[in-house]
Amino acid sequence: MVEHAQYLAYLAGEWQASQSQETITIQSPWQSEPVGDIQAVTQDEIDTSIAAAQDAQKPWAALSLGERGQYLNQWADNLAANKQALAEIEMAEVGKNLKDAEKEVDRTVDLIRYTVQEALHMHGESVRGDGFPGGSKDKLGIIERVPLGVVLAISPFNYPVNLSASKIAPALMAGNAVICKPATQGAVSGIKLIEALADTGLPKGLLSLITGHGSVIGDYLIEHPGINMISFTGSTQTGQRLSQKSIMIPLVLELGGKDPAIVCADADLDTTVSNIVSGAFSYSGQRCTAVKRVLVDDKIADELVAKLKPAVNALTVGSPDANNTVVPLISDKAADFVQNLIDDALAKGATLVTGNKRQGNLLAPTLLDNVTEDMDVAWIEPFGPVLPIMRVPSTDEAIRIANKSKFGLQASVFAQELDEALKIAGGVEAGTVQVNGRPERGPDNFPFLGVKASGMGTQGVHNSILSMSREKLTVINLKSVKQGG
Ligand SMILES: NC(=O)C1=CN([C@@H]2O[C@H](COP(=O)(O)OP(=O)(O)OC[C@H]3O[C@@H](n4cnc5c(N)ncnc54)[C@H](OP(=O)(O)O)[C@@H]3O)[C@@H](O)[C@H]2O)C=CC1
Ligand SMILES: O=C(O)[C@H](O)COP(=O)(O)O
Repeated sequence: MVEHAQYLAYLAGEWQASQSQETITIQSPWQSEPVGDIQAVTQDEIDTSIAAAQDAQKPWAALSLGERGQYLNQWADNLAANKQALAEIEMAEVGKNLKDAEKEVDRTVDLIRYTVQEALHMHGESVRGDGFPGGSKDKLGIIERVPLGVVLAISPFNYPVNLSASKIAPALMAGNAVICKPATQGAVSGIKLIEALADTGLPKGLLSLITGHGSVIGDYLIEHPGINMISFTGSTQTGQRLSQKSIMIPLVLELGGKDPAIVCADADLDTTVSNIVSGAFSYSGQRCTAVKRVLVDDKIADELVAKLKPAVNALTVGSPDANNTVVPLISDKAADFVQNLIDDALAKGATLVTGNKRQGNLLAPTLLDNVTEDMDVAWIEPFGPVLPIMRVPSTDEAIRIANKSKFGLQASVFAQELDEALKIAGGVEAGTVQVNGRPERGPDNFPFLGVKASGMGTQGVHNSILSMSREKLTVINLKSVKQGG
């Protein structure tokens, strides 16, 4: 049991109680005890934090990459040393099972170290004017990457450690200051993540952690003139609001998904089943990249369903401390939302293959067959353990239904005939198509992006560094270029 403690906010380089004198109690989604109380930070404190970030940014950017990297490597070491405690807090706070929470800390440590190495190895380029008609070789353009200023990092509840660090680390390596706003349910994990960074002796003010409800302080943060770039991961609804309200600054948005698994008639069903089941149900489907619908060729649909059913029934269901795969959802509201999708589908004639049992916010993994386009579960992202199966007469029909969704995060194609798999992959509108594998963000050196309502801009370590910096061109007008130069 994690001790219920009062947590301070990290504002302008100091751990402080907010002047608001208001705290928010974080209730565990599965334990009866609260996880802790966090500060409800005020607009004045946001102003002070952003001003401190602006002051600290230029001296930080003046440090060498190696000097900046030392702080980050120390951060990674601190996290590795505190792995157990951090994983236990995350498990208590967002209900991720202990093994997966530990993996998230390991992945974060690797990501931070990799980000340092990546930044050390990135470089600019140069260009001569004579590449353009009439241009002169005497013009030498030096293209460097420079920081943007103050980056606002907003993260969701489901990866409170990794999806905060995967914004903070590239922002800092690119020479920016950071304002981090974690999800409220996830803020205690975020505080522990930042403690490990603050303990490196990071320059005062370079980073602040603003806690408080997004509905209260979110708009103030995103409209703040001191913010120069926003990296956001969360729901499409919040992402769209953010893109409407932010003013002429670069945005990277990683949003919701409805990732289809397209199963062709020649698919290797064992590979397909294990990928679909882990893809759909790990962490109870609370992953943006979860498999959220299956589009299966009629010819093998019965066989696929017959194999999926026992695999789903074999999933372990219960509390996260016993390392169950299917765990209580983040809130009762989230469970009601999923239940409504199941009820709607069953009322409209879907076949219940297994599941549809509930104890509070713990839902049994649920498999629905014969789902049709009039059912909400065909289109809406549940962020919970329900998987709809839609039977299709052809791959063209699978592609049509895949693309009818407003989302376009990832998709999977299961087929043994590679030419056919690639043809389908080419036709599906998604940031990434996985052939014979489940959708997933990692490994973190891969680009990660969504199209349509799933986002804009690209993450992944290299692309995050690019998105948090810009090109700066210095043109040297030479007197004359030496012969052969
Ligand atoms: N594509 C991707 O990479 C990923 C996408 N997601 C998506 O995120 C959703 C689940 O995460 P969830 O945390 O519920 O998402 P939300 O959109 O509810 O919240 C995400 C973050 O935005 C904050 N926020 C809320 N309102 C505002 C506002 N007006 N201005 C600025 N920030 C605001 C939240 O704070 P607070 O908690 O205080 O409300 C939280 O920090 C799913 O749709 C999922 O698909 C999740 C992970 C990865
Ligand atoms: O929040 C999410 O769901 C992630 O961005 C996806 O990460 P994963 O594919 O590594 O679970």
